[in-house]
Amino acid sequence: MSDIDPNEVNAETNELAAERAAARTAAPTDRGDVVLKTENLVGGYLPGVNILNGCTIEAYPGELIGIIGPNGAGKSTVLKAIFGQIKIRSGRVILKGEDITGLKANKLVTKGVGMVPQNNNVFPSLTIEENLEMGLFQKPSIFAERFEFVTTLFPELGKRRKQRAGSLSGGERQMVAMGRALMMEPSVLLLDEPSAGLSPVRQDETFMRVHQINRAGVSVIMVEQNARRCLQICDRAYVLDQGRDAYTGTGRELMKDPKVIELYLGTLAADQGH
Ligand SMILES: Nc1ncnc2c1ncn2[C@@H]1O[C@H](COP(=O)(O)OP(=O)(O)OP(=O)(O)O)[C@@H](O)[C@H]1O
Repeated sequence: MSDIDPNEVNAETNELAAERAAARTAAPTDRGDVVLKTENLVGGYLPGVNILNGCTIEAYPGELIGIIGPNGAGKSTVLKAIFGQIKIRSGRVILKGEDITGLKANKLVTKGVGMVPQNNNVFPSLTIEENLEMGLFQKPSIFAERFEFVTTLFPELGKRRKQRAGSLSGGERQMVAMGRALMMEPSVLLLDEPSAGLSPVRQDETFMRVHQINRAGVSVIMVEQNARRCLQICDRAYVLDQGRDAYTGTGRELMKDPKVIELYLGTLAADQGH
């Protein structure tokens, strides 16, 4: 939406990565009660076929959690399981102490879980403003207040509120989708591969936005294919393999872990050009 200097965005993202690395802690136990937790989730799409095979993930207040792993590991499926979109055969999803396993999306949104899917995440024929309104269809009375919050975070959305979402670029649509999910004032936001399909500069821009959202007090669980950037900017991450949380730690720990490197060297090397 704005004229971007690629070098500036890249430098800013690198700076952000360094800043987050310095601030993060390995053990989140002093960060209060867990906001969202999956406990040993088992489930899948088809009868008798499990994609998740015991997946446990925790997010503490204010944390930015990354989920990385090879193709088909079940990363997107975990988010869908949390958001009531697949059958959970065993295990639980807990939101601030409440069991929300299997609740449908409309219920989850009112309880403070927001989700930005990877594809088809805006209504192309509607304007930016109408897209944001759609995010609040269950609570239209707080529109003015939330519109103010979202457009303070992302001023471009306010400036171009009357523009149809269908005319926006991929990165801009991603911003609208995030803005829409923020309208209901979520305490945790689930992001499914927000950088997918974007150029390196737009990817960095998107990561900056995720950081801004997180800084505004929203816990974030982000599935990412750009493993290197994800590990750089998240507080902690989980490496999924065959539907299980195989490794966890801070981004820095995971980047140095030989087993993680072995499993992801290809991905990390491919990202180096970025
Ligand atoms: N709607 C569906 N119906 C049946 N199987 C599905 C469906 N969506 C995904 N799967 C299967 O679930 C498995 C995990 O998919 P998922 O999308 O969670 O992987 P991922 O880790 O996010 O990887 P990717 O980066 O490739 O998206 C894959 O084997 C996939 O084929």
